Amino acid sequence: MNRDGGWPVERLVHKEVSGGIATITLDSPRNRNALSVRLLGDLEDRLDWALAEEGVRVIVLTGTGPVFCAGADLKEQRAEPGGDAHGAPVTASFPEIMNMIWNSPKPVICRLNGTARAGGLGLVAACDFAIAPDTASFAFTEVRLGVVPAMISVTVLRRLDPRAAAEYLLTGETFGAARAQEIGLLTRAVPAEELDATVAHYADMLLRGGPEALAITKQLVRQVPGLPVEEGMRRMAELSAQRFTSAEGQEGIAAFMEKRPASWIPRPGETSGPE
Ligand SMILES: CC(C)(COP(=O)([O-])OP(=O)([O-])OC[C@H]1O[C@@H](n2cnc3c(N)ncnc32)[C@H](O)[C@@H]1OP(=O)([O-])[O-])[C@@H](O)C(=O)NCCC(=O)NCCSC(=O)C[C@@](C)(O)CC(=O)[O-]
Repeated sequence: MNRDGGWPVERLVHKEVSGGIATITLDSPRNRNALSVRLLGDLEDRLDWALAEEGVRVIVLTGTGPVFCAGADLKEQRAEPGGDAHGAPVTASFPEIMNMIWNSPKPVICRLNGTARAGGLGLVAACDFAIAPDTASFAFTEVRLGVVPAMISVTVLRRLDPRAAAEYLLTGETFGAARAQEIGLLTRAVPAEELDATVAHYADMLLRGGPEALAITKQLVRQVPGLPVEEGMRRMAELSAQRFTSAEGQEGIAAFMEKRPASWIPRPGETSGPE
């Protein structure tokens, strides 16, 4: 029993931290990690934790079961037989979750445990890296359900090649992992047995970068292409000068000159088991 006298509600999203890497795991395989109100609530809570925790430097988002995420929970979105559909539960917290991942100053790696559909692909596109087994399949199924890929378009259209975006968002056709990599949805499609090593390789490379430098570079990747060239050059020269004189920049340069690993602050945090 919990403090309120009720039975504890089992979490649908778990967290674990090891060596500066927080792993957040969607764990509702029964409905293929569909974006139910409960799962979204737990996911927001776990992201809040990972973003606030000083020792967490990299976030890995993954799932259990054969599917990473099947998109909006269609059982929740369906009206009672004969009743009217009142509101759409998925629209309450999903936008904020996508914002949290997109704007996270800590890099986020999506480790797809398998296939993804619709809203699940919005999460994939929000993450900075997406690594999937080469057996996974993908589809933007919304139009086939008579709904639209509205919220997810905000992240997906920033990743996908425009021709491919029109093709797959309009047709709802299923495509494989190699094609997903080709069109910009995935960073890498790898044999399943190489999935964990590939994720660990990216996480390790990210831990070598200065935390502030990574957070700023993440913004540059998104914002600089939208700047006019002259204004971009001026603003970036100012930013570059600030970074050379920052404590983090000076530590990185000193480490190079002294032939030693850089000592970044915050340092990777304590390890704690699954929760
Ligand atoms: C994912 C595969 C390929 C796995 O395929 P599979 O592994 O063969 O699994 P399955 O199809 O046998 O499903 C297993 C169980 O998961 C349930 N399930 C499965 N998906 C959902 C779901 N979304 N919501 C609720 N329940 C779901 C499904 O109903 C079933 O429950 P059971 O019959 O055993 O009780 C298949 O299950 C599938 O195609 N699912 C539907 C995917 C889909 O079309 N999702 C669209 C969601 S709409 C959306 O996301 C809108 C949004 C957010 O993008 C809008 C916006 O951006 O604005």
